[in-house]
Amino acid sequence: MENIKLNIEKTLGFISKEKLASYEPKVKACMETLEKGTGLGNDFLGWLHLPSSITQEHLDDLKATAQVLRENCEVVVVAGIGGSYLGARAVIEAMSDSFAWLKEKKAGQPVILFAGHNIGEDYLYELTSYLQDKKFGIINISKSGTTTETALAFRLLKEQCERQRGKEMARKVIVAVTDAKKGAARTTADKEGYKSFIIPDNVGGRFSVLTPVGLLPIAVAGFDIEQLVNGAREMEKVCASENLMENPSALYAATRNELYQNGKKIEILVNFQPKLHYFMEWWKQLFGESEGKDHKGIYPSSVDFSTDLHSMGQWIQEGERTIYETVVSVETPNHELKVPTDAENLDGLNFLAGKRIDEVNKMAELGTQLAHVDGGVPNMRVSVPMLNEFYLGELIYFFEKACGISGYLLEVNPFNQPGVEAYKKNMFALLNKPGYEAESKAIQARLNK
Ligand SMILES: O=P(O)(O)OC[C@H]1O[C@H](O)[C@H](O)[C@@H](O)[C@@H]1O
Repeated sequence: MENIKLNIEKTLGFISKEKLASYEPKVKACMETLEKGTGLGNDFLGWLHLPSSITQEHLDDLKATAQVLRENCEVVVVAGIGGSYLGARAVIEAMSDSFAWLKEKKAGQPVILFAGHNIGEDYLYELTSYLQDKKFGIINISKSGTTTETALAFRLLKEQCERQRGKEMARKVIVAVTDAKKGAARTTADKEGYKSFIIPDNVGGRFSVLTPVGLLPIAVAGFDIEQLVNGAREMEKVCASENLMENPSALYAATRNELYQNGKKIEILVNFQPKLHYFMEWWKQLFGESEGKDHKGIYPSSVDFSTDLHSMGQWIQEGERTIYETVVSVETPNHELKVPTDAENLDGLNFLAGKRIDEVNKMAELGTQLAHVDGGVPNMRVSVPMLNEFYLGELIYFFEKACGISGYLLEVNPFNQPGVEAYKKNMFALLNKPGYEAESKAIQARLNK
């Protein structure tokens, strides 16, 4: 089976191949630091060999739990935010029929909804209203067990689930994925007797999609977590190579860092497959939260093409030349649809008649690549043979390994996120949270100056 492939040819007009080759010893050192656990953030390296360490027993436990939810729920709400949400949604959206949610509900195939990823009163009102006549379950996901957004949503949903389905059934269809020992989610799970899964201490949120954080919701959605893990295992092997040109993660990490050193401060991750939108969102957290430190780091952004060529295309073609693009390209669609002939041909498209729609998409991709490179935008391309669980697993590990190497090349700690605490402290102070009396007084004085 072929693997995903990285092509950096369209960056070599902007950076030199020799300079890139000179990264090899540095990248090798970064990989050794990861392997030996001697670098910054070395408490959070559990993701590095997670794929190869996942046991069949663990997968069977996840699938059995998923089956309980599938058999007893019309809807399963996944409560989580950041790393406790994005990986599951990325894979589920990539694998789902774009209109599944409109199609006839099938027994044993619950609708998957998300909550706890915002503080939207209307969102939560509309969700709880929708659930009023539904047999629903909850997967409550939080590594810390204390994240406000998730806890707020879970407080609403737990009460509604117990009220609508009774305590006993609620106990059966609420599953917690959280810390082994600490946090409110763990306390509640143990007190209520929920089935629970542990998020390993040494796996940070944005690297946790291959723990039960992602695997349980993906299994409940009906997708093949064994194949997802197999893809990640394959890429774990491929990305162990010390040969820069044979290790796609290392080459991607080196190329993006050399581009950054040459003034390309913003990476735009691009898809031409709309199902990958949330995969882009997962990638943004992975790299943004890992590298945006010490006033350094490539800013991760994303676009859905060709859609956003009609909104962001102008900026990318002619704006400030501080950007580069990384295109994730799915080689073959899962379905076939051809352009029909039209007798009147008023739209002038009969020249496309009989061609696959994806042939048009691929020419849009190639035309865009040529135009943007001509316009001064370096371009990398990650080709994915097809959209399935195996290749999504490869993509996940490819980017995770690259992120670890890239963060060390940038000389930051890729595995902490101290910056996310500032807004929380202010929010708690403004809400007069108990224990924040001094902060509340100070922030009010500041606001009333
Ligand atoms: O899983 P949790 O502890 O609820 O954290 C959820 C998210 O919120 C935190 O503030 C961090 O930004 C993320 O790295 C994390 O994934």
